[in-house]
Amino acid sequence: MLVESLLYITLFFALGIIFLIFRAIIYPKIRLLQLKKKYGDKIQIVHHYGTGLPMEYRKGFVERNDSMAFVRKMAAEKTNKMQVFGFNIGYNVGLSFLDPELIKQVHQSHDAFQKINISQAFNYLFSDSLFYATGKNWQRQRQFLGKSFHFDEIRNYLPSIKELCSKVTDQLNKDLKANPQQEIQVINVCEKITSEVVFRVFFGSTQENMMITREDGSQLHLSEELVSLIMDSFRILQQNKLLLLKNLILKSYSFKIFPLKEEKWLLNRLVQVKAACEKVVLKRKEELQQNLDQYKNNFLDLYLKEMIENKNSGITYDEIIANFCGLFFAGTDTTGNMTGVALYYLSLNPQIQKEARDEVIRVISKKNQDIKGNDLFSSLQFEDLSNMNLCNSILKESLRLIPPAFGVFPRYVTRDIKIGQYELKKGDLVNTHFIYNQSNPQTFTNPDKFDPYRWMNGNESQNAFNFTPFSLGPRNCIGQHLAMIEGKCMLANFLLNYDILPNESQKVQLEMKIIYGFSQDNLVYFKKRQQ
Ligand code: HEM
Repeated sequence: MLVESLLYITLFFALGIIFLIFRAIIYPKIRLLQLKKKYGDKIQIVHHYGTGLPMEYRKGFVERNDSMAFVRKMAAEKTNKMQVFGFNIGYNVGLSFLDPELIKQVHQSHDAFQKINISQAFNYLFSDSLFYATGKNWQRQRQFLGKSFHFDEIRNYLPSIKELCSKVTDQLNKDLKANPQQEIQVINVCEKITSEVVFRVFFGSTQENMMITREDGSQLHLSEELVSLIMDSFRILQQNKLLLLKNLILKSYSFKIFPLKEEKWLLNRLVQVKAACEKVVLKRKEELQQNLDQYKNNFLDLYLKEMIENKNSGITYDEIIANFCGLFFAGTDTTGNMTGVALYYLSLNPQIQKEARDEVIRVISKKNQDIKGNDLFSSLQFEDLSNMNLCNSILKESLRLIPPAFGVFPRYVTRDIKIGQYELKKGDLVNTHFIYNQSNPQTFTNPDKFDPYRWMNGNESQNAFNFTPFSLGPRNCIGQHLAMIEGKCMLANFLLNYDILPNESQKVQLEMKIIYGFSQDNLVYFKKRQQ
């Protein structure tokens, strides 16, 4: 009897292991081969055992200094027939759409998809936010936040953006005085501005007072801890294969079921960050409950006012905190990278740099010829930014060449659906690598060349779906106007203050980290200009 039971248990485990091996290793390969057979020349297959697509990004980075090398190659060698590539992430199989018309269809059908949670920190911090919301909840959140991202509202943020640019420049000037030859970490410099912008827009106050104390007693800003948590959540997955496997199988439940040492460590820190945010939110709610006249024009007050005045608003504290973290993540690195990349290209193109600087001076001093030197930047007005055509095109060209988001987050398909002729089953993955169209020589002549003027001669805007760095459709980037205003303001500031020079000794490598961009941040020098 005992022997018989043991035999059954062994058989049960053996079958379990065979099933897991089949599901995780053999099944994705078979499905992808079936897709190739079905769609022929229209599809290319990118398959890696184990992690899948992220491995292709890694391979491109290691072998060709660019995580997106495989997509750029597909675009360069494009046969007119190719429209899509099939991939796996772990044991899930998906389609990534490349053809602009199909990309449009994917984004119009957004309600058939649900973004995947790419790490434990993402799940914990952002799952209640607009970024991950679906259905009616998403509609309510998008409508509520949308008003504050309207172009006319953004003008209210300009004084803060200008003040932050000047503050960062003052510090840079001091550093350069001490050491004029220093390499400038230009993306980091821009991110100091963009992260503080999100804090001010959200909380109405600076992040200076929002500190976190770690277990070892060290103190750091909430923003630094947020960035470090997101990075650490990916790092531990890369370093511990058991953890990676556990995450791939258990997904968001991994934290809860037999948590490993690293998971406990991460969770403690995540709980602490949420608690710090909650403290600020609750304190402010109490103040507003006592006197609503204290209301100020920032996101936190907007949420709390709605909560106080409308008991059925559906807004929760979790939603408020998740949206702060979500906006911080979505708005800081992306906008910082876009502007840093633009400054890098300007360092390589002195003539374009000069013309951009001339444009900034011409536009600002048009109102008053007497404004000169240091006063130029402080006289910059919101309307001036719309007249900076070349600066706008420089940012667009940077987004075309090195888009911080090269595509959208992979999504699960939540119901069987057809995109063009492509059939997707519930549980499959879908995404769009729009960098493909942005580097396609049939769409952009000399696609590798930095040529902002291509946006000014009217040729490139024929098909709006060929250039979509902020995605498209109802779930496009809610912060795109804010990003462009911040970008132009930062460009104007740095062009007026510095000559931007290249750091030729550095090797340029493009890496997919959490966003896509330079893997090192010391590609330019700044030389103070005499104003
Ligand atoms: C150059 C800067 C930026 C780029 C390239 C960018 C790009 C994108 C892209 C591609 C998406 C779609 C993601 C997906 O569907 O998987 C997106 C969504 C989003 N972005 Fe941005 N973004 C930028 C700046 C910002 C800023 C400044 C904010 C706010 C402070 C912001 C907030 C958001 C939010 C909340 C979403 C989700 C919208 C929804 O699902 O309804 N982004 N962004």
